[in-house]
Amino acid sequence: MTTFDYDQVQLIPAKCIVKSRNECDTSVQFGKHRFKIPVVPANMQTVINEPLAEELARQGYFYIMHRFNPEQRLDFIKHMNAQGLYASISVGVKPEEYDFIRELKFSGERCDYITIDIAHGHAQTVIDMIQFIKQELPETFVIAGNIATPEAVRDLENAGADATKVGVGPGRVCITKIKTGFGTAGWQLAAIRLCGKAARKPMIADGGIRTHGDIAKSIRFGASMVMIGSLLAAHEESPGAEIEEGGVLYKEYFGSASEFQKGEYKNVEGKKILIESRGSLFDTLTEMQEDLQSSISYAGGKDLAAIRTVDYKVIPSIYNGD
Ligand SMILES: NC(=O)C1=CN([C@@H]2O[C@H](COP(=O)(O)OP(=O)(O)OC[C@H]3O[C@@H](n4cnc5c(N)ncnc54)[C@H](OP(=O)(O)O)[C@@H]3O)[C@@H](O)[C@H]2O)C=CC1
Ligand SMILES: Nc1nc2c(ncn2[C@@H]2O[C@H](COP(=O)(O)O)[C@@H](O)[C@H]2O)c(=O)[nH]1
Repeated sequence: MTTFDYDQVQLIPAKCIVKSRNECDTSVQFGKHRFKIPVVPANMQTVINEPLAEELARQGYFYIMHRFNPEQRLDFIKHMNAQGLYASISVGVKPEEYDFIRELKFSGERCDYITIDIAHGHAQTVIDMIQFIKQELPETFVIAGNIATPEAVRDLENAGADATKVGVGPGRVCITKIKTGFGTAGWQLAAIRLCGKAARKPMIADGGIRTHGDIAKSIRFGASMVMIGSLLAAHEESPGAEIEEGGVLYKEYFGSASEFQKGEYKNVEGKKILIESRGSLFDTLTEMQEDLQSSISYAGGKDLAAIRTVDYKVIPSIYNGD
């Protein structure tokens, strides 16, 4: 099979049927809610926090709160419910997470989305957690990952997952490929294509997005939603620590499996980088939406579905994002 990554694919334009890109609808139905764009900021501690999650929900974007302040999750869900906003959190697979799901059930609070977020998601531990959540909270939309193969998509969907999250090792602060020799780094888009062929439910493409055009490419190869870390980190609203160097303001972006997250150097598969601080996250999201409207017009349609059927060329790597 041909293998390729984002920078080796160009989508081929089809005849435009709109008079203005404003006519192109970038919205996506995901679970019981419809969102402005098929983009979700990564559920990482330097990308999202509770105030940003609330603002994203208010403005019609999808978010997934990270799982690294476990004791705050129930209060967060209660707060979102009290505001009439959807709640979307992450869990792991360790025994205390089962206690949390029980606590959530007995609280009577509504949690719209739960993402099971571990490094190697094609695992019996994940299958068990999917089944437990679906048994205890049948109305909750369960996203499970991260995975890399069609077999994993089938196994997690068959276990009851409502969506899967694909991408092992393509992230900007990921060192899984170096430390273990495994993953989809360098062929993430081809992995999305392979997994997309097996998926019968929505799939999230996670990691490796370096340009706004990569969102359209993910959609072309079967993603319903795209998770983005580095491109959405280091904004005014981003929780990463601010650092000034040579008069330039940077923000930290570190991996969820880095020593900075874990507090120790054990099974580390992530690193920390500094990214120059940019403006408001919401300006970037608006620009992503406008670029996606352009993508839809190049696809010859009026909505995201048009992108799914366009032709494409696999080419030598031509674009480095600069
Ligand atoms: N998308 C990606 O490519 C990756 C993402 N991450 C992110 O890092 C965070 C931490 O993930 P994770 O370390 O899984 O979380 P946890 O430590 O909470 O859970 C993982 C559980 O699975 C066990 N496990 C078995 N094999 C592996 C493996 N290869 N890697 C990790 N755990 C394994 C662990 O046990 P034990 O620790 O004893 O082995 C642990 O009990 C998550 O947010 C995850 O998304 C991390 C790496 C890759
Ligand atoms: N291998 C690792 N992957 C990680 C780690 N922390 C997060 N991630 C994954 O990266 C994406 C974001 O990728 P980006 O290219 O958009 O920056 C994120 O959603 C996770 O799946 C880690 O420590 N190691």
